[in-house]
Amino acid sequence: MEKIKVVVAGASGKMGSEALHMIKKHDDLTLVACVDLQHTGQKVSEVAGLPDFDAVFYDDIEVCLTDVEADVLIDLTSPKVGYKHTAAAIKHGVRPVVGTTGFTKEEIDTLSAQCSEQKLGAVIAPNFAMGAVLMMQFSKMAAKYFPDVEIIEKHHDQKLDAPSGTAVKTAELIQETRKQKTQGHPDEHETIDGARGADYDGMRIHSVRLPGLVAHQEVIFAGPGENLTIKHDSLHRESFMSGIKFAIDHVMGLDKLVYGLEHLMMDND
Ligand SMILES: NC(=O)C1=CN([C@@H]2O[C@H](COP(=O)(O)OP(=O)(O)OC[C@H]3O[C@@H](n4cnc5c(N)ncnc54)[C@H](OP(=O)(O)O)[C@@H]3O)[C@@H](O)[C@H]2O)C=CC1
Ligand SMILES: O=C(O)C1=N[C@H](C(=O)O)C[C@H](O)C1
Repeated sequence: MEKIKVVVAGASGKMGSEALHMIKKHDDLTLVACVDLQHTGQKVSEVAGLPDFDAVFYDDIEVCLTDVEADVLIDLTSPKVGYKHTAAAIKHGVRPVVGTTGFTKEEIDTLSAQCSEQKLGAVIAPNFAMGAVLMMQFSKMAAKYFPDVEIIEKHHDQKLDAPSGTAVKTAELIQETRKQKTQGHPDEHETIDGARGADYDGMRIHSVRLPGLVAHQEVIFAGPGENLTIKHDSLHRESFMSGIKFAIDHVMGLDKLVYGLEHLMMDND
């Protein structure tokens, strides 16, 4: 069996290190390199807390992808860095599996066009937790009947982007079925800026950042005399790993970029 050769960018971060442990558990995956700003030239096995791999750390994606032969790049970095890494992977014919959030729609469209041109598979998923993907799909279903909806996402206080990628994706999916509506009182005004949260097509997104949280979201729908809350909690970053493995397996057979794991999990294109 030919193993899938994987590079992990952001490998010593919270998600990247979890991804290394996931790779270690799967015989059909092999780690060929890591990209990060620290540990350049060191073996993964030499870094405290990381699993026993001989693959080495690079601090530059171009050098890395020129040096090693890879099938897949897992990117778990930050918005600007992740975009640069994904574009570099596509240029090198390496399939990106991107968990990094905070890409703009224009950036996703550009990467998508590059993949289509090269007939190269790629997956960008704002959330790899299967339960979160279902939470988003259930929200899309509910929005057809409940146009009044607010999204509350809660994350750890080290998160760089707000709203979360999951909240943005949820709002995009809700927009597909929700009858457009500007919510709240027509004369409402904020006495403190931002009190009503971010406005996405007339619905509101609220971002909470607190130490100790991992990743949590509630989507609250309301109609006359009733509430429906759809809620998902990631209690540990292990929750994202089965989705990353699922994406790696599928990306090998794709010839375009897929944005959102739902396109691979269910036949709803
Ligand atoms: N799709 C999903 O299911 C999930 C997505 N995420 C997303 O994943 C991303 C990472 O999250 P998290 O692990 O919590 O963040 P961390 O801050 O813990 O990790 C980020 C990593 O990126 C590295 N990095 C930063 N700049 C560069 C650079 N210029 N070149 C190479 N590496 C760099 C950091 O290295 P250094 O420490 O050396 O600076 C660090 O290892 C975020 O965008 C987050 O939103 C998170 C959870 C789930
Ligand atoms: O930064 C995080 O932690 C997470 N980021 C993703 C997002 O922005 O939605 C996925 C998950 O919520 C965890």
